[in-house]
Amino acid sequence: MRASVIQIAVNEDETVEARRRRAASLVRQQEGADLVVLPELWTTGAFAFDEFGTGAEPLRGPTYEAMAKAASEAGVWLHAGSVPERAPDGQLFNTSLVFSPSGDLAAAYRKIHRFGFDKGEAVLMGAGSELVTVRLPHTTLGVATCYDLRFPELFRGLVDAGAETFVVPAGWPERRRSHWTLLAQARAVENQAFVLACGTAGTHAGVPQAGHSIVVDPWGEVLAEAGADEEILTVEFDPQKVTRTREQFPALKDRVLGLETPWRQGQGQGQGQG
Ligand SMILES: O=C(O)CCC(=O)C(=O)O
Repeated sequence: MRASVIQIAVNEDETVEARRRRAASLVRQQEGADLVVLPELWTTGAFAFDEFGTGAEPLRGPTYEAMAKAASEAGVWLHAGSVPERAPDGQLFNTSLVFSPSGDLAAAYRKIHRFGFDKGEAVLMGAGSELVTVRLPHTTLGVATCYDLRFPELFRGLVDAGAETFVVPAGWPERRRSHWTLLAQARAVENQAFVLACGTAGTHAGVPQAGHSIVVDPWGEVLAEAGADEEILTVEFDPQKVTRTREQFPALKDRVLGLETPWRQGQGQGQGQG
């Protein structure tokens, strides 16, 4: 299976319309790939909070139309990253769009964990509530977005739903780049799954982006990693490696479910059982 991970630059000297045209052209150039991936909120920028409202689109807005067309022209499965979606009731969501090679919408995923604590996305956008998987001919995708990467339980839920390849579009900041690569590898190892994590390059809203999109295999090996600038990673991988890894090292079968309850306070203060 061949994937192209498009780490597009999001800079303020380019209009959203120009970037949309450029992204569509980059997708069209990936003809022959099985799967193409774009990052999170690449129209406005993930940290351009002031742009979320003005840049928001209905689900079937201009980005949807451009990406559906690009997917069908290239004949590829396209995870088109995410857009600021304005739902019919006015609520905003950070919504990822996945298109089939015929340009049909295969899935939409509203980001569940919103970033910013009591600011930015966390207050401006609504939270999604549904896990999303997408069946491709050779693998099942599990989709998650940026900050979701910090929440392993979401990925376990996706594994339970059949996910073998996680696709994680992001707008991860440079200042926490070490977390990004570490977490991408951790999610791959603990779930014995591929991780295709696609970040943005450039600087917007004063926040330099990490770039460093990364593809990790189910054993935690890094198959490809981008630098900081705009770049397209092209990677060939064998999706059967998920099944082989899960059979040869069947740690997922040793999961103990329901550990959240009951729990018991330890002794502490050196008085416990050592
Ligand atoms: O978790 C982080 O450090 C970055 C998350 C983020 O930038 C986002 O979800 O938009």
